[in-house]
Formats: sequence, C-alpha cells, structure tokens
Amino acid sequence: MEGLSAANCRAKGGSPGFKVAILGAAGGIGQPLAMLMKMNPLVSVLHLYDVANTPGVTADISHMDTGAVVRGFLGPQQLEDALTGMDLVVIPAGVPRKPGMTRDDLFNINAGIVKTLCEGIAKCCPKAIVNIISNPVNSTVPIAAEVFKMAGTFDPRRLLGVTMLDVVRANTFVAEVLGLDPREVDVPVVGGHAGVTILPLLSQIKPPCSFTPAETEYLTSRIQNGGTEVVEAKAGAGSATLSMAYAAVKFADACLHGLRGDAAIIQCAFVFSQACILNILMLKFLCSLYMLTSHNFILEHWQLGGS
Ligand SMILES: NC(=O)c1ccc[n+]([C@@H]2O[C@H](COP(=O)([O-])OP(=O)(O)OC[C@H]3O[C@@H](n4cnc5c(N)ncnc54)[C@H](O)[C@@H]3O)[C@@H](O)[C@H]2O)c1
Ligand SMILES: O=C(O)C[C@H](O)C(=O)O
Repeated sequence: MEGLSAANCRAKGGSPGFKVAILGAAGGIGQPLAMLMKMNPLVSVLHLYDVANTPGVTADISHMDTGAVVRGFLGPQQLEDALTGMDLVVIPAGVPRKPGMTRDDLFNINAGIVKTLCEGIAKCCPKAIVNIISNPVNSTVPIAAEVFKMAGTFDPRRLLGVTMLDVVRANTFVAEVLGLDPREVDVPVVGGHAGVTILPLLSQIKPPCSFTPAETEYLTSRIQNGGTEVVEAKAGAGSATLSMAYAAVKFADACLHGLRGDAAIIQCAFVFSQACILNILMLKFLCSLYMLTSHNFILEHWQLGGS
C-alpha cells in the first residue's frame, strides 16, 4: 500500500486482554517465547525488550496475524517505556551455560542483569506478575525479592521462579516409561531448579502409578539432569531454548488465566514461603545438601486463581 506506513494506519479498537513484556526477547528463549505469546488470545499488548536485536525480532513477530499489538524496545534507555503498564513480565535475559558449567557459574553476570531489570519493574509496573527464567533461578528469584523489598513493592504472590521446564520434562520422561501420552500425565516437581534441588514427586503423579526402584532412580536422575542433557547435546551453542519457550508460555498462560480470575489454576513454581522457614532451617541442619533452603524459598504448588 503505497504511502501508507504502520505509523499512519487507523487506530485499533483495542482487544481486551493483558499487557505482557518479555525482557531478553531477542535471545534463544526470547524469540520463540515472543512468537508463542503473540499467539496467545489473552495477550492484547506484547512488549519486546532486549539490549540487542529487538527491532528485527519485533518487525518479524509483528507480521503475525494474531490479536496482540507488538512493540519493540532497545537498550536501557527504553526499559521504562517497555515496562510501564505491564500486567505480566517474563524475564529470560542473561547468559546460558556451556558444557562443564553449573548454573551457579552464571551468577556473576545474570544476578546483575536481573537486579537492574527488577529495579525497572519496581518503578514502572510494581503490581505486575514477574516470571523469572534467568539462571541460576535458585538465586535470581531471591535477588529479585530483595530488590522489590528495598523498593517496598514485594508481593510474594507475584514473584515466581519458572521451573515449569522441570514439570514438562518430568511429564515427558514418565510418559515414556509408562507408555502413555505425555498430555495425560501430570508430575508435580518441587524444590528448586538445579541438580538435587529438583524434586519430582513420583508418588504424587496423575494418573496414580507406581514405579520399580530402578525406574524411580532413572526418572529422578533424568529429570534432575535434563538441563545438562541439552547443554551437552548443544555442545557449546547454549542451553534449552525451544522446550523452555514452550514451558514459559504454558506457565505465563496459567498466570494470565489466574489474573483473569479463572478458578483452580495450579502450577509448580519457585516461590517465597514464610511457612517453610522453620522446616527449612531444620532441613538445613539435617542435610546441608539442600542448598536452596538458604534462600528461604521453596518450590510449592502455587495457586493464583480462585479456589
Ligand atoms: N528456568 C529455566 O528452566 C531455564 C531454562 C533454560 C534457560 N534458562 C536460562 O535463561 C537465560 C537465557 O537463556 P537463552 O538461551 O535465551 O540465552 P541467550 O544468550 O540466547 O539470550 C539471552 C538474551 O538476553 C539478552 N540480554 C542480556 N543482557 C540483557 C539485559 N541487561 N537486558 C535485557 N536483555 C538482556 C541478550 O541480548 C540475549 O538476547 C539463561 O540464563 C539460561 O540459563 C532457564
Ligand atoms: O540447564 C540449563 O543451564 C538451562 C536450564 O536451567 C534447563 O534446565 O534447561
């Protein structure tokens, strides 16, 4: 259409829905996550923020003929515009690990990134639900909590470490062992998001099933080491991105349904839990292996919606 640019198209009526920002939107997770969020009918506005390459990703995603209006934001000077008015902020910003690294090896870089982004959230959209994907989740979530506490905006119901990939993997691997369709399987995974802190509750799965000791050992180990399996297979080219984007969208969609007021939206996440502090201290005393406990955070079934 000659003479007609995106800027002078007629104003849209504006579909009802939620405003979602993705921080780190041009990365390995961010791009497929942005694509999948653009397909979510609950999203009316999608803000894509990154320190690099957002114009290209935004132009690309914005051509999809779905309802959400997409806007791109590049660099720290545009962070506040990206965040203002958001209902949900998803953070996959930060470096991924390479073979031989642990998630904790990412701490020095990613802690600073998450801190800065959360300062922006506290200022521009303090009521937003925040989904943190950046590793090490067991540390980045407590860092975000401290930023929000300092700003006086901390609400434990709104800060969620995304551990959905552990659930997605558990459902897949358990279904393989049982010969079931993974969509029929629901495995709660509690704890944290690193090694032995990932605790699949194989006794609590739906449909109820039992496992031999060998199956339990295989499944526990495979679920706990799923991230490393992908890092090694990618051989230096990063960590899980596509399955993570899928898991992140599944989790974000649950958050949006909860925000909409839908009943019985229940998912596992890494959340703050006051009630667990006593147990945590006891556990710490009994078993120093449970490093996650030092943060007073524990993964729980988390209920956002009504009963
Ligand atoms: N929670 C989980 O289950 C899970 C699963 C997979 C990966 N991860 C983690 O997610 C993170 C991202 O992984 P990836 O594969 O997408 O990495 P990536 O390197 O492909 O992408 C990261 C993106 O973050 C951007 N970025 C860097 N600093 C930024 C800042 N200050 N503000 C905004 N954006 C910034 C980069 O420009 C890049 O586009 C890693 O820390 C990884 O370990 C977590
Ligand atoms: O393992 C990683 O480094 C990425 C992520 O935490 C995962 O579980 O795939």
